[in-house]
Amino acid sequence: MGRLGVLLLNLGGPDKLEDVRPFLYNLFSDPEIIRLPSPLLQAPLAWLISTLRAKQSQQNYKKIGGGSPLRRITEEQAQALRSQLVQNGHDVQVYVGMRYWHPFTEEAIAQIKRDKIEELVILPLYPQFSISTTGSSFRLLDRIWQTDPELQKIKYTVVPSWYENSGYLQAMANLIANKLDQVKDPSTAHVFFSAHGVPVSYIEEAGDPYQKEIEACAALIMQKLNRPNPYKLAYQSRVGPVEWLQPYTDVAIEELAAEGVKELVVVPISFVSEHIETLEEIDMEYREIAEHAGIETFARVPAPDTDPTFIQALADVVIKALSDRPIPFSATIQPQKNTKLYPQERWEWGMTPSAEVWNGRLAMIGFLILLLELWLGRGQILQ
Ligand SMILES: C=CC1=C(C)c2cc3[nH]c(cc4nc(cc5[nH]c(cc1n2)c(C)c5CCC(=O)O)C(CCC(=O)O)=C4C)c(C)c3C=C
Ligand SMILES: [Fe+2]
Repeated sequence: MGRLGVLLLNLGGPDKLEDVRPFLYNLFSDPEIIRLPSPLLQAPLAWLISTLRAKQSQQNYKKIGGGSPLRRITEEQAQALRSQLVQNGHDVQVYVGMRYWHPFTEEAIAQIKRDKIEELVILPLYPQFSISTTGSSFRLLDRIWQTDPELQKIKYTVVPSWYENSGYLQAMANLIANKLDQVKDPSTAHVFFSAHGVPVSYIEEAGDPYQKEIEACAALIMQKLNRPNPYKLAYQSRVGPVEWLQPYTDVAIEELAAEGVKELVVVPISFVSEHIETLEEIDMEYREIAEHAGIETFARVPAPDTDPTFIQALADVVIKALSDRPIPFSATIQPQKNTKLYPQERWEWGMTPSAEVWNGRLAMIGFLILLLELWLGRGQILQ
């Protein structure tokens, strides 16, 4: 075996308040996050949304200490995974590549080249696959790979998703069991999974397997937990005016409260580290909604972070990937393109195809302005 590396992928988060706007700009510049009919509109719209959103987002980051803990925790996970793999007999370097903030994926790749890594396992820190997270990072890496002959010499494999891994399910079940044992009535408390949402169009039009994987993951965790508690799955963090996966977390909490549920044990399942959507959105915003609705216990299960059972699970995923047949970027799910190609032709007067194209473009600009107004007018959770 040649020099071995593991590349951990994550989303990244602003380290300090000044980073919030450029971080949001990077995020909204990604067509996997906002898909526009023309790539030319991507940068101006990203600039506009990041500028409009930055202030509210900064206030949220202020509430959790002035920045995202994601980099620190991901680097701790990388350290812990390296130690675990070394202990299991694998001499390995572990790298962190973030999609929208430091250390960027490109920085990790540069280090991998400097270290002359010959075999690489690419492991996203998202247990379930979504085109907006793992898919986006894979597409970026695919582009980098295609233009770099040096990288093409590396024998690599990707892990598209790993929510079925038994050690991961066990780590989640243990964390939930610990929390359940602390509430007033451990046998009746409701286990409430809160997954990150995505727009419905990702599932229905782009073929994202995310919803299926999330539903299967929640059911598997409950099987491992092996307790009689009822459970519910809902989706948080919706952004903008389009329809996202339902039920929405805030609505589901209110419905359970109206049904007389008094104790909720809330489990974040789309990510494996504490970040703004656990520390601010769940712990502050949803807690307030729950208490207001009459929920008496709102206990949040911690993200796995560097939990030893979880780190061993990650090590097992890496070891399995090394012995399985390599999976290239091209074998993972690509969003199905529903791009409309417009006819391009010389200028003519009248209702020609090109006049229709321009009418369409002007209507699109008007529509985008309307969307932005709607966006600004509606009190969305993340705004
Ligand atoms: C606009 C669309 C977004 C989609 C689709 C989306 C999917 C998605 N995101 C995560 C995990 C994380 N998201 C984080 C931050 C974040 N995400 C969006 C938007 C979308 N996410 C925004 C605007 C932000 C910034 C936060 C804010 O403005 O308040 C983070 C980083 C959090 C941190 O600590 O900084 C993570 C992690 C998943 C898993 C997912 C789809 C499955
Ligand atoms: Fe997100």
